[in-house]
Amino acid sequence: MAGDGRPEGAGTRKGVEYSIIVPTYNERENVGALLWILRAELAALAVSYEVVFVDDNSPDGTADAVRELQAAFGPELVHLVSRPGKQGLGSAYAAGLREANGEFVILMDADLSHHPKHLPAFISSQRASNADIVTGTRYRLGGGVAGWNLARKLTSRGANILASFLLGARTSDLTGAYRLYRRDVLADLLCRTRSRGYAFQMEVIVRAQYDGRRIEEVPIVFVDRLYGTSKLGVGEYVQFARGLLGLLLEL
Ligand SMILES: Nc1nc2c(ncn2[C@@H]2O[C@H](COP(=O)(O)OP(=O)(O)O[C@H]3O[C@H](CO)[C@@H](O)[C@H](O)[C@@H]3O)[C@@H](O)[C@H]2O)c(=O)[nH]1
Ligand SMILES: [Mg+2]
Repeated sequence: MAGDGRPEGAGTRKGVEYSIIVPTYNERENVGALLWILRAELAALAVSYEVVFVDDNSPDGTADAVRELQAAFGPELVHLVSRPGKQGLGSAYAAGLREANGEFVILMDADLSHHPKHLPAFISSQRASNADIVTGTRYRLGGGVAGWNLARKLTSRGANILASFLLGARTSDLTGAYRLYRRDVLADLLCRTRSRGYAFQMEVIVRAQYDGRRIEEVPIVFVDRLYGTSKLGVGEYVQFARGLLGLLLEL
């Protein structure tokens, strides 16, 4: 594997600034709307970009919906990485990175909880600061969460407070997944990250801080999905606890 996450000898498409990697599992109703809104938001910025969907053989036929988008908008804009079964978020990002051509990589959810309207802020923050990572935060002024019940709000806030305290993290939203990375920085972090599921977000940002990477934050409002259901299950809580313990012992 090359140092930037591409397989050795793989071709590159020159001139792509941003690869937007979107993991999908049962997101058939969401992928089309996401792509339309993304295109509208990015048109005004005049940046070059591509969208890489990483689908884990979703039973609802998400991959077919992405193929239709590919046929409509072209394979240079819409990429599909199709995996045989559900393998978790962390490895989905790694698979997306191998397909990505951009100098920067943006990770976002498919269900519009990560609204593309925030993308200009991510891009301008990176340009202004030359940051290695720009991470969306729900827990700074201007950020927030809409549509979650109290239990989910408390779990998310509690997990963040606990992990920040134990790990000495400076980032205000450790579990948020809406982020922009310099491509080689994400490739390097992915090589060393052990968590496969949702705990991935915390592990990556804490490792980046310990590496001395420059991290900026932009406030985002996370709006719960309209279509489909969250894939967050009990197993993810166990993995989060395991990931936290592993980092505590190691760092
Ligand atoms: N390919 C693939 N995609 C997956 C998998 N699990 C989830 N996804 C995709 O990952 C995205 C996030 O999944 P959701 O199920 O919508 O997550 P959530 O409960 O809304 O949680 C979000 O917020 C958390 C912070 O509170 C984040 O930690 C989490 O990563 C996510 O952004 C969606 O696009 C979903 O289809 C998987 O195993 N494989
Ligand atoms: Mg979601």
